[in-house]
Amino acid sequence: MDPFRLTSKKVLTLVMVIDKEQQKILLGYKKRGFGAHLWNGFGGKVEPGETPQQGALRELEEEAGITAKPEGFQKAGLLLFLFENDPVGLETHVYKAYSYQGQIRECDEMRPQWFNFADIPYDQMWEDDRIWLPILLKEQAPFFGRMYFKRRPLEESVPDQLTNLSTSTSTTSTAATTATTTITTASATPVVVETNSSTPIASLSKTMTATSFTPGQPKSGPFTMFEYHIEQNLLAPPKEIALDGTIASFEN
Ligand SMILES: CNc1ncnc2c1ncn2[C@@H]1O[C@H](COP(=O)(O)OP(=O)(O)OP(=O)(O)O)[C@@H](O)[C@H]1O
Repeated sequence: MDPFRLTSKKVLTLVMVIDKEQQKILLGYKKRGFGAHLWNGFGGKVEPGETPQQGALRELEEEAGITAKPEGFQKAGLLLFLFENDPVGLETHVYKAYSYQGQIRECDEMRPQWFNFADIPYDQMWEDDRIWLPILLKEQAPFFGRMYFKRRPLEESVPDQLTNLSTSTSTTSTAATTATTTITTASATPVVVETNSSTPIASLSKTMTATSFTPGQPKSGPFTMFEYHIEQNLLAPPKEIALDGTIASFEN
């Protein structure tokens, strides 16, 4: 039985507020709930009757006290978080907000703080953030990612950095150019993740497998990401993920 088989999904949002001029990003320190004690963007569950965009704007107001201006608000990508032996996936709609109105304020759930792009506290963030946030900051969006998590063993000894990395890149010509990069550690049994290279969308796709992906991250929560797959530079942001982990539809 596939431990990552999904039977349903929850729809979540994540908003990254960016000051392009100052090269800073607004993150929130999550004080409680899922992802407590980690820095992250602002977001949460989309409520019944809401679109993901409406849910994202509402959560930004609730958690940071600000209203994103429509002209600076864009969808950056879509992420699917899968957890071992959990049939409910988290379909996460990621947005960028380049301008806002209002006064940033702390609430009972989040403590907002600006960070220079160079000082983003990746070691105190969800492990997947370091994969897709640099893509978002380099404005290489739209992207689509699948991130696979296992429950972190209570006692885990972690090496200082990834070892035995091997990288291969291949470019295939389809309707548009598709480049595929595969990064695999020479670790335990790698899990194979297929990349649909026939999709008529320009993308760079990465698959990574590791037994211990982000060593030295004791604060990154009770889960450890052991594999991810990401496609970037899509022609349009993905709108919905099918339960088999593929893109069901695109925005526009
Ligand atoms: C697994 N890897 C992950 N990497 C990066 N971000 C992740 C994440 N997993 C969840 N997230 C984000 O964490 C927030 C949880 O939101 P969460 O507090 O549960 O929602 P909401 O505010 O509706 O909760 P309450 O109903 O108040 O409990 C939400 O933005 C969601 O996108």
